[in-house]
Formats: sequence, C-alpha cells, structure tokens
Amino acid sequence: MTATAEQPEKAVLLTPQVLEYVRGQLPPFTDVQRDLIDATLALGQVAEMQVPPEQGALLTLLARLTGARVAVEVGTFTGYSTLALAEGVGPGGRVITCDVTDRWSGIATAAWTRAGVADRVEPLLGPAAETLRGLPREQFVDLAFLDADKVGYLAYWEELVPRLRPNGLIVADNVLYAGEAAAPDAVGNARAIREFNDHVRGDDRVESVLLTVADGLTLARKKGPGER
Ligand SMILES: C[S@@+](CC[C@H](N)C(=O)[O-])C[C@H]1O[C@@H](n2cnc3c(N)ncnc32)[C@H](O)[C@@H]1O
Repeated sequence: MTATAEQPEKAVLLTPQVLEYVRGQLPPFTDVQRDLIDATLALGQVAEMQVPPEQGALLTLLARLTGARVAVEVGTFTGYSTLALAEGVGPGGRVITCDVTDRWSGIATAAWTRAGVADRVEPLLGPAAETLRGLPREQFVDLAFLDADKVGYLAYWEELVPRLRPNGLIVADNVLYAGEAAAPDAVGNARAIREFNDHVRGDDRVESVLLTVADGLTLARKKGPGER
C-alpha cells in the first residue's frame, strides 16, 4: 500500500494557541524540569536543541510502555531528554547517553542529581559512532534515542539495531528537518535525514512509522526472529 497526498489529511495546524493547549495537557513541570529549561534557555540560540516538553513526556511514556531497563541516547546536550528517559527506565534502569562535548555536562549532571536519577545515567564522551562501536555487541538495548548530528544517524542506526533486543524501540528525532527532508532536492543535513529515512524504510529488521511530532519523530520496533 502506498499512501498518497490525495488522501484526506487530518493534521492540525500547530498555531501558538494549539501548541499552548497541547502543552497545557501535559503533567505540570517538576521544579527540576522547569529549572533545566530555564538554564538551557539562558544559553541563547542553542536552547533550540532541547526536545520540547511534549516529546520529553513521550520519551518517558515510551520507556515505561516498552518496560525499558536499558536506554541509549545519542545527543545529551543539557540532559532534558536524558532526564525523561531516566524517569522512564525507573530505579535500577540505565541510560547510556553519548555526546561529543562535555560543554553542557555541568547543567545536565546537576539536574539529574537533583531529580535523584544520576545513578541511572552513564554519560559517555566522544564521537558517538566510536562510542556506540565500543558498546557490547549483544542485544542489551531496550530503547535508543537519536538526537545528534544528522549526518551521523545512519552510522548510529547501524550500530544500534544489532544491539537492540527483539521488540526494542529506536526513536529518531528531527526526521522532517523543519520540513526540508520532504524536498527531493534537499541538501546538507536535510539530505542526510532523507537518506536515513529511506534506509529505515527499507530495513526489514524493523517496522517503523514516521510521526509528525515536533520536528518529525520516527518510531522503529525491532522485529523478532522469524518476523521478517
Ligand atoms: C539536539 S542536541 C541534543 C538535545 C538533547 N537530546 C536534549 O533534548 O536536550 C544534539 C547534541 O548532539 C551532540 N553531537 C553532535 N555531534 C555529535 C557526535 N558526532 N557524537 C556525539 N554527539 C554529538 C551535540 O554536542 C549536542 O549536544
């Protein structure tokens, strides 16, 4: 089946009013979340890298829904999505989070400590492709979240899928790249994302869906043996 643009679309235009309403449906921020958002906003333009609150809530929910005990995150920044994953894996769970820089790790670590989840978080510093290659080559990952450099997504995917347990979930952020990934002549990061999306779609190890959440979010479930 091929879905077409002619089929009725049910998407809602995300006006400021609608977005405010959506965010009003979320549980209230904890003090730690609020302060982490404020500390990140104080950094200026880079704050736009932080996942929006509805996506944070979704990550926590997905981790709980899948019963994830081990999560791997690519792209820590100031640690908001890490915090969401750490809440989701619960006490005794692990979140391995990779970043190429420790520039923002002070903000992140302070938030994780205050939230009482620091003992679940293992920050790993370095280019993520190398970091992921260094992880055990076993199926020990329940949930992975991709949110780093877009040209690296394909390499991260190829390192993560074999380490994902059957039924495990990969969540990839920015898969619409502000809509630019939809253009056949996309260039740069948008082109990299387009190639990543094609790769995911053609990968029979997973079943996936690309959601129009935030900047586009792909959810991919690893199939079990004999499911292909
Ligand atoms: C969009 S931000 C992550 C945002 C974070 N998930 C959050 O919600 O706060 C992307 C992060 O990826 C990191 N990054 C960029 N290239 C990387 C690489 N090659 N390996 C590891 N991390 C990288 C950046 O330093 C940055 O902190």
